[in-house]
Amino acid sequence: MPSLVEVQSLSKSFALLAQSPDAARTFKALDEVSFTMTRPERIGLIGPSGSGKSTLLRSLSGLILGDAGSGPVIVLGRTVQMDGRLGADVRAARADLGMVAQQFNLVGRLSLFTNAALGLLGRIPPLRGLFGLWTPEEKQRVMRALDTVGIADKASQRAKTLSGGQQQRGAIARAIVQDARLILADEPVASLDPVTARKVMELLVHLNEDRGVGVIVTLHQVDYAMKYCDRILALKDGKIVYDGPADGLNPDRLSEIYGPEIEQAYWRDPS
Ligand SMILES: Nc1ncnc2c1ncn2[C@@H]1O[C@H](COP(=O)(O)OP(=O)(O)OP(=O)(O)O)[C@@H](O)[C@H]1O
Repeated sequence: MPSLVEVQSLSKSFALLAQSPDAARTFKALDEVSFTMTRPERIGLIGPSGSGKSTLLRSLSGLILGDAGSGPVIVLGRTVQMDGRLGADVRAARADLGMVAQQFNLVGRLSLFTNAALGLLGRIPPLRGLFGLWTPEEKQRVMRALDTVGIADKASQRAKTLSGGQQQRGAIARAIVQDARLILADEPVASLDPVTARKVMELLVHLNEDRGVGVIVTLHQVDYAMKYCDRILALKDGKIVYDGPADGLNPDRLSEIYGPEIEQAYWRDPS
């Protein structure tokens, strides 16, 4: 079995506005990042604001390309990017990748059902998908996924009228319909109240433990990462400064990683 994720020496520089006419400077958002997920795990990506969490997550799907000489980034056995260029089989990798973002998860004017059914798109003839000509089996599959995430009763509602938590669950349903083998979730609970946030995190745990889906999730809240993830990758200034079990992180280590931001890094889960 190939690893779910293999990242080798991934660096990403962004251009900084020149401070003076002769100073075209760059800033390294990711600096020689390497890690592997060999079996379905729940990896929590943590670190202070600007440490590179979203940049790393987006690089895994090829939405951000690393610097020349970086990589490879191999996801589900397929090269997503290498040497600053997309790999030839990036589309195949994306077909098995579920994405959950903080916002803009769903197409607002489409129903929740249609949004979840979009998870079928990589697997059925494009024209049939475009016209929403789902088979009865596909409809059942979509409804089962909406039921799993607890919002089947909202199936016909337009996505833009759903609450934030329902939209996150809709995105997770789409990943279930897609039969995603790896879910990349970028701040999926940042805008949610603690009770809804807990439900969304529990769904990700369920997909990982009961369906063998790998999960990589960026989280601002250290306590959520430690409670719901089995492995933590901590980034600081674009470098991995911790890669290990959640219970290996003690308050001193976290203070070192977060510096003065440590106070804001906790969202004490009331449960
Ligand atoms: N398109 C871009 N152009 C220039 N700089 C960028 C760009 N995207 C990200 N950066 C910079 O790269 C660094 C890492 O950003 P990133 O969004 O990955 O951090 P993060 O750890 O996810 O932060 P946060 O927790 O605040 O969301 C930041 O300093 C950010 O300003």
